[in-house]
Amino acid sequence: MAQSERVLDLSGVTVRRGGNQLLDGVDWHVDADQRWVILGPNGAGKTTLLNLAAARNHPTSGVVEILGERLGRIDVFELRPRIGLSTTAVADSIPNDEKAFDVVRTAAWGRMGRWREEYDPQDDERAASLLRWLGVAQLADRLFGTLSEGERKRVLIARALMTDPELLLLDEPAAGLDLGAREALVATLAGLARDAAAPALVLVTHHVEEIPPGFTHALVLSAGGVIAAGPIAEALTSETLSKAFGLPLTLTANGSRFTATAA
Ligand SMILES: Nc1ncnc2c1ncn2[C@@H]1O[C@H](COP(=O)(O)OP(=O)(O)OP(=O)(O)O)[C@@H](O)[C@H]1O
Repeated sequence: MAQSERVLDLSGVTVRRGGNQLLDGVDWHVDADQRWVILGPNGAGKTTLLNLAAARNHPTSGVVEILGERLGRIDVFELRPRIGLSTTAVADSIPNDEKAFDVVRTAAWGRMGRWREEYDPQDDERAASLLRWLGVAQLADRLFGTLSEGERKRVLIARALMTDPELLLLDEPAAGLDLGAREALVATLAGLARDAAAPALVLVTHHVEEIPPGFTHALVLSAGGVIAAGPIAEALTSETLSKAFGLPLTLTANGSRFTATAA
């Protein structure tokens, strides 16, 4: 895919469930060479938006185009292998007694656990090299359920990359990590952000400290609506964060990292 190609195109997207308005008229465009962070308070609609982008959910109204295909007109099972997804829901559906190596490798078949599927040597090599790249090759034979939170997050990112996706969606990849593990993960994601061959990236986080250097764009959400969306320097400011979180906040940029505190 050419670097400038559009991978996500949402127009006037509304999602209503059980009488609640989860998203309200969202317009959002992501190009192949962009790295987006989504921020917003609890309940803002971040996960709902990510599930639409992952073809795991449909809008109530509006148009969602993913990798040039319109949701509702395409078989989502054809689309999903082209999208890497790491979320708590994915983690929860992986059997605890699966080896880390198989957690990654089974993504080639879109499966959560091993069954009777056969793997090519190329699948094995790719799974091994992804575990290596994420710094967890030594855990290949360990059972998923015995991994620490930080180790699990890395294995899940390796899994999300297994199908060589055109779009990688990460929901709170640093949640639950200690400071060292968080910083190591931020460095890994910064490496991915810098890699011109990497897929378009969308990362949901609660903390600006977790934004990896190299992320280019930000979407700030509140109560299902877009407060700001665009290049990170314009969309991520004290004003947009204060508006989204409903309290005066000061955003400070330290080189390529951010901190936010109450003003
Ligand atoms: N099936 C549903 N029916 C009714 N309301 C729902 C449903 N699913 C989600 N919601 C509500 O929609 C809102 C948005 O949820 P969502 O999980 O997208 O928010 P979020 O920004 O990811 O929140 P958090 O930061 O807490 O993870 C929440 O108020 C949630 O309670």
